[in-house]
Amino acid sequence: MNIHNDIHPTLKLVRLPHGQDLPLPAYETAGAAGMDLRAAVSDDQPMTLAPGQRALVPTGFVMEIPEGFEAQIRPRSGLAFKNGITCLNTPGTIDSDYRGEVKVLLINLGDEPFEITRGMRIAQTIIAPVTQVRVQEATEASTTDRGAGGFGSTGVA
Ligand SMILES: O=c1ccn([C@H]2C[C@H](O)[C@@H](COP(=O)(O)OP(=O)(O)OP(=O)(O)O)O2)c(=O)[nH]1
Ligand SMILES: [Mg+2]
Repeated sequence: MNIHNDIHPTLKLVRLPHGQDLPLPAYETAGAAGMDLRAAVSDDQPMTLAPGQRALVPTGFVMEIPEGFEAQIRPRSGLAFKNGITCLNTPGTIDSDYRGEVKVLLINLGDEPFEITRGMRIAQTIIAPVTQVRVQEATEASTTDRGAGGFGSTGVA
């Protein structure tokens, strides 16, 4: 039984021509937070990331995110640990009104070239609620115990 009272908003996914034969993102295990994203690079032209190089990797689909939600694009820990591959802009933000192809901005922080092949699970997406606030300008902010202390002001122990 889902702890959120079985509320599952619908995420619409539209496959693009170059993503037709790829599995759509899906939760890999029952309790997975994220759905893995696959590289829609062409079969005969895998993408190779040299150390330090970044690239925008196509996923082959468009998302229609329900209003009030965003999609975050996050790295996969296995690729990060084993190969130094991460998302440069993590967490990437997909706005609910974006109708372009979802792309993953990968960077190779490892010391070996990394080959991205078609269908490889390169990142994951988490659908999360967002709140749009009403902005109000004020002349001063309320006082607190913390005040302006930050960046380690409470120590480490
Ligand atoms: O990892 C990402 C990040 C963004 N996007 C797409 C969806 C998102 O809605 C749009 C804009 O992203 P963002 O707001 O992060 O980029 P920006 O540089 O502020 O561009 P814009 O001026 O278009 O908002 O780009 C992706 O496909 N992948
Ligand atoms: Mg923006």
